[in-house]
Amino acid sequence: MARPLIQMALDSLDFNQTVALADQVAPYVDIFEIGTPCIKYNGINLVKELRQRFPDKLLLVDLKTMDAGEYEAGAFYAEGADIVTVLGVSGLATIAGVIKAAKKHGAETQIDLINVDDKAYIAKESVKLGAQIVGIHTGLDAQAAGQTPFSDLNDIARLGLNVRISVAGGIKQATVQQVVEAGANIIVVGAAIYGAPSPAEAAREIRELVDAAAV
Ligand SMILES: O=C(CO)[C@H](O)[C@H](O)COP(=O)(O)O
Repeated sequence: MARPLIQMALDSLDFNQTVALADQVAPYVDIFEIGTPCIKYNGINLVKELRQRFPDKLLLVDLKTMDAGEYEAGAFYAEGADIVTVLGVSGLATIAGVIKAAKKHGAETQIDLINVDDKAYIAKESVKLGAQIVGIHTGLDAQAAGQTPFSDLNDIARLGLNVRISVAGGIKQATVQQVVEAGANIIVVGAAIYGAPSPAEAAREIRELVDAAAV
């Protein structure tokens, strides 16, 4: 099995705290995600800062774009984002716009299936449009209501689409093996790392668990 990537969700609003957390966990993760609240609060300057500090990491900007796909995403690809997210609920025209912007910059697009009713349909259409990643995502509010991403992950993985699958939504040490075995290619972790007494130690544990599960 190809080694799944670990994506660190940087969900703080504070610019300096975000950079400091990225520094701590950098040895153990593959992708830095600038989370949606974080990018809204800090804007493009944080993309520039992380791009400059971490030239060898993949940088995902979690725009969760809902409209004006090409226009909105283009600016972030231009500053070095490797991946930008667009909402599956936005519709195929917006998804196509973000994919067009990504292609212009040799980058990738992730379709976030959060709150999509027919996830299989949007995933299939997104692949036809050229998306490289679909995201199974139980958001923070849905997590608080007791939901998890596991059943949706199994359903989308079973389709066998030619696309990488990202999974997000409360993933922690106890559930890493399950999502790797279900077929996730990108494991997104936020609170289980940034909420730990030692984020670096938590990230190291998750790295070990992901690598062990992928053997
Ligand atoms: O995109 C997000 C919320 O919309 C989060 O970044 C994502 O859910 C990962 O964080 P956690 O592991 O804490 O769920």
